[in-house]
Amino acid sequence: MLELEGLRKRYGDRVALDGVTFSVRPGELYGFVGTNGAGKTTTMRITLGVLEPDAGSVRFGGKPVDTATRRTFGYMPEERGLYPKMRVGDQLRYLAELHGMSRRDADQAAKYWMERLSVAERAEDRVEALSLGNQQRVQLAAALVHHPAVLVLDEPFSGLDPVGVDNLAEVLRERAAEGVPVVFSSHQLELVERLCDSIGIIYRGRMVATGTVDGLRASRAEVVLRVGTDAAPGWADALAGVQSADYGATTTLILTADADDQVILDAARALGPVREFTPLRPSLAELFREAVADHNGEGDGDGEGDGDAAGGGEGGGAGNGAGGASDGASEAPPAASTDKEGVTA
Ligand SMILES: Nc1ncnc2c1ncn2[C@@H]1O[C@H](COP(=O)(O)OP(=O)(O)OP(=O)(O)O)[C@@H](O)[C@H]1O
Repeated sequence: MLELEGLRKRYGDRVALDGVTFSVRPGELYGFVGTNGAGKTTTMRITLGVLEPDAGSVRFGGKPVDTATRRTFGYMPEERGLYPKMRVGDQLRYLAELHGMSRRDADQAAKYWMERLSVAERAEDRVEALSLGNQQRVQLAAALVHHPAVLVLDEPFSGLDPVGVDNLAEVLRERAAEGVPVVFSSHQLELVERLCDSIGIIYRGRMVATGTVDGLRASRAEVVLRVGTDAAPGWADALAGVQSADYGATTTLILTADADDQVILDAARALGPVREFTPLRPSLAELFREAVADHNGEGDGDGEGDGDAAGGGEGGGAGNGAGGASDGASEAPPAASTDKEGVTA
């Protein structure tokens, strides 16, 4: 398990992290979302030891993370750190060797990941000659090539075409199915909702929600219900648990979380046929907006990063909830050898 506890970080006067705590279990795909400037990159840099926290700790397997442990992590930094003049294949082999793999294993792993991420035909090209999307694929290969025990990816999906997005989603599911804790940041909330087992929402350096999407839905103070009935407007006004009602072509009811929807169904049926009776499940985008709105005005108010979170995802309707582990059909990548001393990257 990867555990982040009480992380605090200031840049001068600016509080970037104000007690960030969350954990990612083995095999869990954790989506880390937040407004611009909320603290995602800072959190990830601290996790990888690129940045020192002012307070708090990062543990893996119950122990504080040290340099040797971090060498087993796979990290895709936001600033993308490839050598532009180096050829793709050489670069991946080199990075794998830096992480302690033998030359043979490094070569095998580089080939495997170039194939998997569809850049094999660019193996002999210099990184700078690749399109941005293909550079991104190479950067992902670089994070994956040493068979990491933990994956921390800063916006890994940004800049990928839809095929690349599907490809990467499958890879992340596979890594998680192998027992790797995977955490990635993204502004693509529909994708996060589809892919992730758990989600953390950060706002102004604080975690404002964390859990499964269904858990976040269940913790809401209200439930929205759509009822298709020809009953006269006002039919639901006096029912227990109805906070408000909108009588259009169908009736939309806002209920308290503890309202008994069967009582409402009985009341509607007593007035005539019920064509539709649908609890509306808020999308992650809606949950996100609510969580941020609930905490707006808190914190030190540095004025950055309000309300510009990801778009995407219309609410209502049937969300498909958290994704599960993949069926993991593809063959496993080569593992890092443990018999060779490596050099810290
Ligand atoms: N090197 C730095 N010096 C000063 N302030 C910084 C530095 N890096 C980050 N910050 C500030 O810290 C806060 C958190 O930034 P961070 O990059 O972690 O956010 P983020 O959630 O990754 O944002 P985005 O979604 O825009 O990438 C912001 O207010 C940012 O301006």
